[in-house]
Amino acid sequence: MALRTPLVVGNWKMNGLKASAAELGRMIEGYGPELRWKVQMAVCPPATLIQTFCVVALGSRIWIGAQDCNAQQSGAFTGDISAEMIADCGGGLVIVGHSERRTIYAETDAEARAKAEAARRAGLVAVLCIGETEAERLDGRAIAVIDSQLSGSVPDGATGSNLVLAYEPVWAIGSGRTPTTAEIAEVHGHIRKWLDRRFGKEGERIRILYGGSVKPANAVEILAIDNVDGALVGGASLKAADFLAIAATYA
Ligand SMILES: O=C[C@H](O)COP(=O)(O)O
Repeated sequence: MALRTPLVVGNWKMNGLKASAAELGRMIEGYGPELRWKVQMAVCPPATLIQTFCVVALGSRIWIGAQDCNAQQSGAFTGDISAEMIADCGGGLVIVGHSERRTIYAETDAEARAKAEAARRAGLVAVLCIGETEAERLDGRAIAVIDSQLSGSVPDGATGSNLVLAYEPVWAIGSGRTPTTAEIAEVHGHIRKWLDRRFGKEGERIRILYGGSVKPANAVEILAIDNVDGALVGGASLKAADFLAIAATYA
């Protein structure tokens, strides 16, 4: 058995209504045995659809998750949901530290770390996002930024069963632009070494996904890069045909 099963996660962001369950249904239909054994697929719809999607996906082996959580278990946090609530709906994972949360809501590394710890407390897998801005890359600071985000947001005691990292260069998200294969290989190789140093043998089990304008047209090239263990997909995860085509890279 491979050390790290490839994982393709769809982040629907603030898109989708109840009728979108039909799109999930098409994903389930297309996630046949030839794909199931080779790649794990997951969909993170908006919070309003988590419960519905969990029911639709029951028995399908597609994981359903959330896009964020509060680090606390419960309390006076209007508008928020906790990791325990996601687990209670049947969710299996939660994205934390996404750059849109970091930028729009000024979330810090410490908050992303607390959310990853909350995910573990609730028995969820945290998909922890890190990545540099365009200005940071142009300044030659991409690796330094990644290092600082890793040190600030990866929790102690992370394992291959409770943490997945997602490298998402901020400038590649929703822009149609991607780093070169050499640039992706450099960052993923760097993260892999960092995990090895921090967690030893267990670090080898932690998957590192690439995210940022992954589409069926570039998935083969990106997913073949060393230390890329799957993808975190935004726009192209909204349509079953595109999302399945990306996952089918592993078939
Ligand atoms: O979480 C997903 C990422 O932000 C990537 O989004 P994108 O595939 O639309 O560029």
